Amino acid sequence: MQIQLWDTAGQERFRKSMVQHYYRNVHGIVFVFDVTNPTSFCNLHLWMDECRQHSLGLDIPRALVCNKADLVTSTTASVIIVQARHLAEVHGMSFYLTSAKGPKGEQVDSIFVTLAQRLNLVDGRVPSALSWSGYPPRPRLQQGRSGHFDDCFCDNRPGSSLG
Ligand SMILES: Nc1nc2c(ncn2[C@@H]2O[C@H](COP(=O)(O)OP(=O)(O)OP(=O)(O)O)[C@@H](O)[C@H]2O)c(=O)[nH]1
Repeated sequence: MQIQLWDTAGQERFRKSMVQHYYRNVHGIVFVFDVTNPTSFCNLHLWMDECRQHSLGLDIPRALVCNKADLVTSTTASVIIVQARHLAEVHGMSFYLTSAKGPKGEQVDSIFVTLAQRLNLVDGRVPSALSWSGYPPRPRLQQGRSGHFDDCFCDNRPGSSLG
């Protein structure tokens, strides 16, 4: 199996400039955020929505990667990890806590090995909204006045006091 990886610019300001052809022929998605940067976690919903809007459905294997584990020292980062695990669970994504700077680039290899294994499973191709049993339905997210999702970790949303 040959895997071609496309690394998109993760910052929010680049999201709308992602052109249509980036979304064509996508067979797997790895969402990566920086555990030391709460905004990068908060923006995951936008990227996930973006993928949905480009018809990348639940049949596409997805992984959620919480990177820079070597820098986790704050309570905020620990809370983000808990919330990220939960987010991955409700969206049926594999979850990884990684460090690209760890001694062996901890877990990084296994992200792609697991994704490749899942692709092998779905290759051949399981049609539309996946017949994997136990695949959870998309949760209903309430969008708050701030434009952020109410059940999303975000240090900018009203009433949030993580720190
Ligand atoms: N300590 C630590 N630093 C990391 C880790 N991963 C990346 N970095 C550092 O974080 C900085 C940004 O890394 P990039 O690989 O450019 O991040 P990116 O995800 O491509 O960023 P975008 O342009 O937003 O897509 C660099 O200085 C990296 O060396 C990690 O696991 N631990």
